[in-house]
Amino acid sequence: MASHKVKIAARLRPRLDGEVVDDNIKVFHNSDASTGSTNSTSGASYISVVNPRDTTQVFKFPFSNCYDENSTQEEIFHNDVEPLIDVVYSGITVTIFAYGVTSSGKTHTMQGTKVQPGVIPRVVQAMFEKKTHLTQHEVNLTVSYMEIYKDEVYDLFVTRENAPKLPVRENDVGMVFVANLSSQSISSVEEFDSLYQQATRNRSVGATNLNRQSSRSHAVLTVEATMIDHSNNTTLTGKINLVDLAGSENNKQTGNDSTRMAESSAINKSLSVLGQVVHALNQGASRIPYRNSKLTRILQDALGGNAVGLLICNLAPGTKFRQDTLNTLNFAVRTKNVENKPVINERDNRPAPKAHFSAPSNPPPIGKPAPAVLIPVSTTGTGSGAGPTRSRASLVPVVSRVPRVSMGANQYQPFALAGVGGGGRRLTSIGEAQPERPGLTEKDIDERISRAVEAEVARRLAEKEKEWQEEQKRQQAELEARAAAAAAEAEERRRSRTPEKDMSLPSGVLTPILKKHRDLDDELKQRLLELEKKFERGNKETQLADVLSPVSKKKTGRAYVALARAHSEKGDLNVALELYRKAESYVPDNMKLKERIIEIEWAVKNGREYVPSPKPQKQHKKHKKNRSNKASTASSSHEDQENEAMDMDISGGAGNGGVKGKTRIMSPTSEFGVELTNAGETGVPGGNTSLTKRPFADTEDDQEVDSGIDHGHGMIATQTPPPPQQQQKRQKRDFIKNEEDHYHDDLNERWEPPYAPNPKVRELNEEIGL
Ligand SMILES: Nc1ncnc2c1ncn2[C@@H]1O[C@H](COP(=O)(O)OP(=O)(O)OP(=O)(O)O)[C@@H](O)[C@H]1O
Repeated sequence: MASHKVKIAARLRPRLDGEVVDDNIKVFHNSDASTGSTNSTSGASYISVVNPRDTTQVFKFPFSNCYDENSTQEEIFHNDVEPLIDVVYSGITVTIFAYGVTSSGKTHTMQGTKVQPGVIPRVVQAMFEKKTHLTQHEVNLTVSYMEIYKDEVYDLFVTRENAPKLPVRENDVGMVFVANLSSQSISSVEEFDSLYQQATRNRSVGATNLNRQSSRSHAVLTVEATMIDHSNNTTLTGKINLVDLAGSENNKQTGNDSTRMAESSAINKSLSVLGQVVHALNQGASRIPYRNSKLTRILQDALGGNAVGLLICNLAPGTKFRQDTLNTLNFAVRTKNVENKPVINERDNRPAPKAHFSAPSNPPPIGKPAPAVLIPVSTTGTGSGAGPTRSRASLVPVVSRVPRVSMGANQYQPFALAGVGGGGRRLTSIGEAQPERPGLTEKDIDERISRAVEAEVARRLAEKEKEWQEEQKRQQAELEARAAAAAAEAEERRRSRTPEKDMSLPSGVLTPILKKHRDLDDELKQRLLELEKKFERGNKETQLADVLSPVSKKKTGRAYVALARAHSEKGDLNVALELYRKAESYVPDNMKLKERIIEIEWAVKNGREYVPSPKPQKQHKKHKKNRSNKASTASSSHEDQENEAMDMDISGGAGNGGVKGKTRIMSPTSEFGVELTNAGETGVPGGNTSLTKRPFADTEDDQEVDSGIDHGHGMIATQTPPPPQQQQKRQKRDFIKNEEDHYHDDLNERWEPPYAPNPKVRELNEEIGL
């Protein structure tokens, strides 16, 4: 996008009555520049100011146009302002502002007098004159007028008493505007004059020591030209802002009272921000402090924005203003480096067409008017009419004004302001700015331009979309950061409420615990594997039952029942339950056994004690008797019930154990020995009945059984086994014993309540205080 530097004109006002004649400030034109100016650009005029602290030193301030005390309103308008009228009519915003110390002649330059009208009335006059030549457009002129008084905006078309403070806002394409500012349509210069005079009376002015009619506010008059091209259905909007700034003031000199002081403070502050904005722009700062004052917000477009800017620097002669003059000139020097990027404000009046080019994924929201198309302009200006005093480069840009593609290339009509303005100055149209190339018809050129515009519009929309997405991302990141901060804060609060037990631990104290955790993991894995193996063993039990003979099944079942009972008497119900279940896998049809299982399950589930009925000692005999008689005796005791449950089985296997000459003592545990006699049926060698009576057989018991010595267990084993068979039996018995012991251990582990904390975990918890 082509850039355009703010143009500077400096004007020294004449000495007023009562002011001391002073040669310390002089204006040199380029014909005088041969005398040498250290900083001047070639051919530029300059202002020279004697250094108030060292009168031998002279500062020179080169500007393209410098006006001395003899300059006229006409001259300034003709040289610097009039060319900008064409720029306005090309759809560009122009801002002219008068800057200077109080009583330096700003209002005189901008407003002037009846006899010497200033920039404002001349601009309006010129606008009307040029309007008559715009035959291809329907042109409407409107005017608005506001003042910024003590950093508040007021509508000058509203009487002072009723004028509300107006807010400064920004629209969705980033353009700053004053909300609710009235805008008056004007159809003639006279109509404007009437409005303007009325509005000027509303402006805040007051007398100071330096100026009887000192402006106490910044005044901004805007003339807007709306140019409708019905053939192309487009509207160009150009406007010119004419700003009469309040002057910077030295309160020592102005002799201000408290009211004036307050005004002066606001004036100086806003001018100070203006200086900061210019400084920031020159520094290429990422943030320009436009928002620090209403003035800079409103002038934003003229300083680093999309408008064409002209600063008229008003200077007051006299030693007493010398420092202020130097300040003004320094500000002007900085401002002339500010670059703007002027754009043409053009809007397609037709409903938004369907995109037929690569459009961004998120179109503008439905219902909003299509934004104005801002087309950058080239500022490679052509030479414009020379003023009476000197020649200068024109501000009038060669405008690359082109229709949007939706207009249709054939419909495009070059927008020309033929014959407008004195001196033949005119806004150059696209057709004239770009001479036709050989071989290219006007249609070809238009099509090329249309394609270029398409690309540009697409690029801008994509840019907007990108900006929007980045903004969304930024907002999202901000939200997340806030959430994280809130969470951290909440955590901090929680910690501050919780006793800092953990916090008080010295560093490294948890290391052994963490190591234990690792060990624990390994142990738990190992334990799981073992339990799985045991579970498989349990399954094998069932498979084993399938291959046993009916008699062996019953005997094995009886042995498990006896074992289960012993466990239930110990209070180890879980193990007992498991053993009963095992017994069930061998004698699945025994109803009493099923009932027993249900009872114990209920007791385990409800945490109730299960008390099996005690086994009467004499029952052995009785039982033996019963067994020998093959008669089942009903008994109320638990043992009897069990034995009753097993009687049928036992009777079925009596032949195996009924060896004559051998004492057979039946007890719950002795049934285990019974199983031994059937080991051969399960593949274990040997077949003779062995009479054993032992509770949970252990090595000592084995020895006792083997030696036939009763150590008080109430068991007598008398047997006369042949040595080899005895050997085999012992082996079998040992095997089974080992199996039983192992199984018993397994059960103990398997039935460890699943919710019981692992001892290691418990230890760990205790260690860390949980
Ligand atoms: N070029 C000029 N020719 C003749 N008189 C001038 C010229 N410039 C300024 N004056 C006179 O100087 C006085 C102060 O001018 P003016 O009010 O325009 O200053 P100002 O900069 O607007 O001051 P303030 O900032 O206080 O409003 C006025 O009486 C004005 O008529």
